[in-house]
Amino acid sequence: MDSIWIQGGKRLSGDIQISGAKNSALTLLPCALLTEEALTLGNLPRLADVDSFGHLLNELGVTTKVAGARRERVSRRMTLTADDIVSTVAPYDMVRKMRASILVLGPMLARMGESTVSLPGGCAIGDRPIDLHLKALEALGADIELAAGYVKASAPKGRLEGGDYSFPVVSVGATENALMAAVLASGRSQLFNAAREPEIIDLCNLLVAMGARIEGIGSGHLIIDGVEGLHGCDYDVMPDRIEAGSYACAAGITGGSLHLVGSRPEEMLATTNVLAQTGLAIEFTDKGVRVSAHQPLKPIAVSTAPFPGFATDMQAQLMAMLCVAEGQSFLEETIFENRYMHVPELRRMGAEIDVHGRSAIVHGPRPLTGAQVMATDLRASMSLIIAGLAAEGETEVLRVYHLDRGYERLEDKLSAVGATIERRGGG
Ligand SMILES: CC(=O)N[C@H]1[C@@H](OP(=O)(O)OP(=O)(O)OC[C@H]2O[C@@H](n3ccc(=O)[nH]c3=O)[C@H](O)[C@@H]2O)O[C@H](CO)[C@@H](O)[C@@H]1O
Ligand SMILES: C=C(OP(=O)(O)O)C(=O)O
Repeated sequence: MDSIWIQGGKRLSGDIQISGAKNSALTLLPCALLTEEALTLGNLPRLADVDSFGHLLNELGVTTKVAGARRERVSRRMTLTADDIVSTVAPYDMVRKMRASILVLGPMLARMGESTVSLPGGCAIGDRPIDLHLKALEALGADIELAAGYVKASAPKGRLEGGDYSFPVVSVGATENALMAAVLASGRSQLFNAAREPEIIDLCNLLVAMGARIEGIGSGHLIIDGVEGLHGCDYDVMPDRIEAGSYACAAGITGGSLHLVGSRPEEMLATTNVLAQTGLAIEFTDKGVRVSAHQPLKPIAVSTAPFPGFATDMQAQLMAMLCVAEGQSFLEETIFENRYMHVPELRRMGAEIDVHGRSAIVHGPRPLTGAQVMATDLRASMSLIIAGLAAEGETEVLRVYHLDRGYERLEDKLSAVGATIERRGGG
């Protein structure tokens, strides 16, 4: 298994091209199920999760054609055609590898009148139930049965009717499933307390481009008037605000300056506002966002929250950066119950961090030293990369497959801005 090796202590400087967003790609891909016509998605990041989603869709009968050489590890265009859906079952073997597989449930139910998807189960960062996905689909008229580890959803008259649902807590995935189901229902649906993440806006924009009728885009109240059918289109995945935020933390911890080319300032505000409080200089340019460290970092207090709050997907990377800030920082994780898996590994690199339930105190500044480390999830792994970039000596991050789920060409991008980093086989 590969590992990532870093010789720390290099100041990062230069441009980093931000890739298409993983979390957007994973909800745009299942939209192919909503139409017989071809859907072409551009700026798709070259990531393990995108490949896995493609394989899942292939299993259901969707053909996928990738433009350009398959070997190239860069963003690509994929044309997906679901003119002959051969199966409505997403098997356990695929769903367990990638939780986002649950996002085929809504669109397949809407198009085919039935859909059977393995229950995803928990994962490293928490229980992650799907009860809200199911309740929202029931509100649109679906019958739901749970048996043998699978959820079987069906539309009694072959087509969903539409309906209203108010989410008791904000859920990105449940909002996405409900949206993709409601667009083909026979009537009007309203979603209250819907997620407002930029990835939801990206999904709405694609659905509208396919012929859907959605009002309230960007708000927590979405009104969807179902249509008879959707058509294909050509659409580009939005830039990855979490990838951009992760590299911003890499600039901060190394005292460097990075221009995050292609990132969109308006989607980055939750992150850039927090980074500005640490003393980082933030500049919105015509190409993206430039983040520069001109002074020692200041400690801060931050809670994660649904958009427009500070994203849980940025918490681990921010924590790594705060290990070198001049004083005590306070973090609170409000979204997932077990999202501090990076803490024991950061401690092994010299960090001093106390965790009390959902709160963490980061005692800075502490000199970080290189070590062999591993993490059990994507963002935890990235926090170790960020710590390794500032640590004295060598860091080896094991279980690189977590990083490959969410960071396209990580080592190429970081070495191009001055890091000494490489991927090694057999780690
Ligand atoms: C592929 C993708 O886009 N993943 C993102 C998505 O995950 P995901 O869509 O799984 O996360 P949710 O927004 O649904 O989860 C938010 C909270 O709601 C809870 N919940 C969710 C659904 C449900 O049916 N019942 C329930 O209780 C979850 O356990 C969690 O505590 O949003 C998360 C929160 O921004 C991000 O960390 C993930 O990177
Ligand atoms: C938790 C994440 O992703 P997923 O929902 O795909 O596990 C993430 O991107 O940080």
